[in-house]
Amino acid sequence: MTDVTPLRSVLYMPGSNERALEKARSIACDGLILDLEDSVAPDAKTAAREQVAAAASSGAYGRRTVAIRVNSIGTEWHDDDIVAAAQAGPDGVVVPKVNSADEVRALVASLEKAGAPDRTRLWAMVETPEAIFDVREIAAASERLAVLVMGTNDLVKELYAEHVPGRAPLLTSLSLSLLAARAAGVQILDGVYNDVKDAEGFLAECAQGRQMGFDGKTLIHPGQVAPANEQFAPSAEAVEDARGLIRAWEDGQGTGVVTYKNKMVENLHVESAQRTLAIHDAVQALEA
Ligand SMILES: CC(C)(COP(=O)(O)OP(=O)(O)OC[C@H]1O[C@@H](n2cnc3c(N)ncnc32)[C@H](O)[C@@H]1OP(=O)(O)O)[C@@H](O)C(=O)NCCC(=O)NCCSC(=O)C[C@H](O)C(=O)O
Ligand SMILES: [Mg+2]
Repeated sequence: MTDVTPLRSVLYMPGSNERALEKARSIACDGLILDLEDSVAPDAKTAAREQVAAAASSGAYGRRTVAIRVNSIGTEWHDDDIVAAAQAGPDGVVVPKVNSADEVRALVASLEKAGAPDRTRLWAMVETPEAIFDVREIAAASERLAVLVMGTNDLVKELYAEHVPGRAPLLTSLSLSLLAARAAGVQILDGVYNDVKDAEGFLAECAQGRQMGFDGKTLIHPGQVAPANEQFAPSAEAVEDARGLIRAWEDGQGTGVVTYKNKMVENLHVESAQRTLAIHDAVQALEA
């Protein structure tokens, strides 16, 4: 079964913003991405790198999964970012614009050379046409790769597409990436929703991501955390149904066809119900 570490809500914050790094200690998100890439201006990159490395290794974020997003391969900041991130030892190092399995293997080698502890996993961003064509190989390229992260802003830009409700222009890329993540047994996070004031649109996009199978959503504002947590956790009804379905299956063993609420139950439905309960238990443990 895919890892059930809850990553319902994973909040980006600019690595140069001291106030945001401080505030994140009290935000109820499952994960944080301390950003050194797009949200940090070139002349603030070096100071942000030091600030982010100190924050990630401080232990100040408690139960939250902490990741550092470095600048992409080939930029002037990438190599120093990788060394600083590896030495800070966060849960994840997020690398933007990963385009191939060879890049994944080279990134893993760089992290290991820089002394990254075993707990520090690679999170690869899928946000270019090249990555979409190679996403199956990317997802399976290394045991150290634990999460795919959709970069939907970059994808829209690269495709010359538009941000529209329902995300029709992105559905092929989202679906192929999901298939790759599931085939490789890694987690996958949906992209960000840019309009921080549009609660209705955000909820609709969370629901779409959850229905497609994403483990959670990347976020840009604290106001998006609570709705994402709710949308990506099994509802009370789903938990009750999972328990009922498993009971019906156990009670019906040896009787031939089993049904629950008038619907056929087979072993595969039991496995899905067990997964729902495993996610529910993990969320409960996190929130305890
Ligand atoms: C989008 C924002 C610029 C909005 O900022 P602001 O107008 O300051 O918001 P508020 O006034 O409503 O903020 C209220 C308080 O919350 C704190 N805050 C805001 N955002 C964050 C955050 N992300 N993390 C932690 N804390 C946050 C403010 O400091 C306020 O606190 P207080 O002073 O106590 O009232 C802003 O939200 C923002 O910068 N968001 C993150 C942007 C970012 O990281 N972008 C890069 C990642 S997204 C990306 O790159 C996608 C991908 O690569 C792709 O291709 O799609
Ligand atoms: Mg991007």
